[in-house]
Amino acid sequence: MTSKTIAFACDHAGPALKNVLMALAEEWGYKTLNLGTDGPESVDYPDFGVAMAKAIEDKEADLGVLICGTGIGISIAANRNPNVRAALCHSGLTARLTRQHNNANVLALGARIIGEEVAIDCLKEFLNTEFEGGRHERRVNKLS
Ligand SMILES: O=C(CO)[C@H](O)[C@H](O)COP(=O)(O)O
Repeated sequence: MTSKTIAFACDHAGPALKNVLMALAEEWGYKTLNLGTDGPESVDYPDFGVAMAKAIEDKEADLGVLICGTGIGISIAANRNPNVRAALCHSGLTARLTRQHNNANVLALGARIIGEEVAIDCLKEFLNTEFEGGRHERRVNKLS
């Protein structure tokens, strides 16, 4: 059992995938924080990227998952906050490497780009991988 809290946020392209990933995270023993959106009505992805950044900055969540159509806009929005390292991933390998090398604290996914199985693989790797530190710590420090 982990005591980590994972925040989830998406625009209107992401509720279905978000629900699948949130349910899995809960099944794996994580606490979850749902920052919306939860319906098909068109919304603006920056609002949800910023909500995620605030949750990370305020330490309401240890890690986050962002979803929009491509994963691009919502990760750009979140990454404007210096506390966020959001990584747009499209495979389990990229999700693992961004934890190991970049100490990414937010996983960004494109609901219209990748399928559910790939998204699940990304989440699994992202949550089960630790930052390696060492040479990567120096580089990550330079990001801030
Ligand atoms: O991927 C996104 C941003 O990067 C958005 O999900 C996308 O732009 C929304 O488009 P639409 O309003 O046509 O549903």
